[in-house]
Amino acid sequence: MNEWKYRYLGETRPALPYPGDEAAPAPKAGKGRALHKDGGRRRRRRSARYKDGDPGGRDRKCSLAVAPVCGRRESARDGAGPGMKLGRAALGLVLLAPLAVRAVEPISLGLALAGVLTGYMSYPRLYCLFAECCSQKQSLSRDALQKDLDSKLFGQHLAKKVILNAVSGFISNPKPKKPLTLSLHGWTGTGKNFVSKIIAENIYEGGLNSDYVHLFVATLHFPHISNITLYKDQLQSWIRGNVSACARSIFIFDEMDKMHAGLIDAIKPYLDYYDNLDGVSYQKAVFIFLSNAGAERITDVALDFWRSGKQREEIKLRDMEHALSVSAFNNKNSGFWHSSLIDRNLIDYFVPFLPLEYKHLKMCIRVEMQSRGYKVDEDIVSRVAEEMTFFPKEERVFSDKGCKTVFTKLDYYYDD
Ligand SMILES: Nc1ncnc2c1ncn2[C@@H]1O[C@H](COP(=O)(O)OP(=O)(O)OP(=O)(O)O)[C@@H](O)[C@H]1O
Repeated sequence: MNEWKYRYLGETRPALPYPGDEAAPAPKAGKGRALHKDGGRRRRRRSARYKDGDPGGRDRKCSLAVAPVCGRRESARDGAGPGMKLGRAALGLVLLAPLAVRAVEPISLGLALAGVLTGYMSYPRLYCLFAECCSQKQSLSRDALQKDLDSKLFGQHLAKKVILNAVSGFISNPKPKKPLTLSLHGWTGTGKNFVSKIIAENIYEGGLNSDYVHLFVATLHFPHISNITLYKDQLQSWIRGNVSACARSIFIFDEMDKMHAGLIDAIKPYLDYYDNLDGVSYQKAVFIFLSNAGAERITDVALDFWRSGKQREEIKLRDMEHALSVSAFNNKNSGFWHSSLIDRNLIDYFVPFLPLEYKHLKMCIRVEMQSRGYKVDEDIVSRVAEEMTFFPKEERVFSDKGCKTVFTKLDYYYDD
C-alpha cells in the first residue's frame, strides 16, 4: 500500500494510491482543474475522504482491503459507523456520570437520559450543519438546478433538458436500480466540464471540491498504456472504497477520448443493475463521462439545421443520441471502443453539446465581464468575439474553441 502525505493535515498515513500513482509518481498538471496533489490546483487527494470524525460516512480509516466492510457499516445507518457509535456512547456516559454520582431523583435522571438520547440521534445532523456530509443533500432542488442551467449554460438546449430531468429524477429516487451514467459529447469549449461542475454544485455544496466528487483526467491519471492492468485495479479499488464511504459519490471522467481502449470496462460491474457487490451498493452513485468523440457528428447535424434555415432549438435528442452511441462504440479513440458499457446499455444518456455560435460567445464574454466586476461594454464584447476563429471556413458559423479562450482574450482589453 502506498504512503502519501496529507497536504492539508500534514500527516502521513497509509492510504490507497490514487489511480495512476504507481505509474506516474509525478504527474504533470492536467488541463483545467486537475485534482492530483501535484496537479497545480488546490484540490485534496481523494484518499483524504478516509479520514476520521465525519458521521456522514467519513469516520472510517478505510483502506481498500476493508472497503467492503466499510460499505456494510454505512448501510447499517447511513454513514454512522461503529467508531462513531462508540464515540456517542462515550459522550453519553460522560454526560451521565455526574448525574449518576449525585443520584438525582428519577424525573431529572429520565430527562437527562432523554436529552442524551436525542443528542445521540441528532448528532450527525448537528455535525452536518458545520461540515460536509455524504448524506447532506439526499434531495436536490430541481428548481435550483434549472435556474443554474438556464442562467449559466448557453446554446445547449438538449443538454439542459436531459441533464435537468436525468439528475433531478435520479437524486429524488430513493431506490434507483442502477447508478446514473451520463456521457457528455461535443466540441471543445462547449460546456461539458462546466455542466459537470453545475451538477456537482447542485448535489454537494463543495461542488468539484467536495470530498465526494472525484475527477479523473485520462492523460493525467492513466497516461501509460503499459500500465493498463494496474490502472484497472486502482480504478476499481478507488471506486469501491469511495462508494463504501459514501453511496452518493460522483465520478467524473474527463478526456474519455484519450482513455486507453478497454480501461473503462473495468468499472462495468459497478454500473450494472446489482443490488450490491461484496456488500457495497453502487446504485446511488453518479458517473459522468466527458468526451470530444462524436463532435463531428453533432456538428454535421447542427450545420444541416443552420443551412436549412432551421433554429438549432429544433434539434431533437433523437436526431443525435443513437448516432452518438454508435460512433462512440465504433471509434477506436473514444474510450468506449467496443465497450461493454455501451453494448450492455449501461450508459443512461448520451448528451450532445452543440458547437457554439458567435452570439453564444458574446454571452460568455458578458458573463465574464460581470464576474470581474466590469460594466458590460458591448463594443469590447463584439471585438473579443470577432477575434475568435469560426468554421466551416466559408460560412464561419461555429467557434472552433467554443467559449474556451474568450476569457484570456478579454485580458487584453483590461490589462491596465
Ligand atoms: N455553453 C456554454 N455556456 C456558458 N459558458 C460556457 C459554455 N461552454 C463553455 N463555457 C465557458 O467556457 C469554459 C470552458 O468550457 P468547458 O471546460 O466546459 O468546455 P469543455 O466542453 O469541457 O471543453 P473540452 O472538451 O476541451 O474539455 C467554461 O468554464 C465556461 O466558463
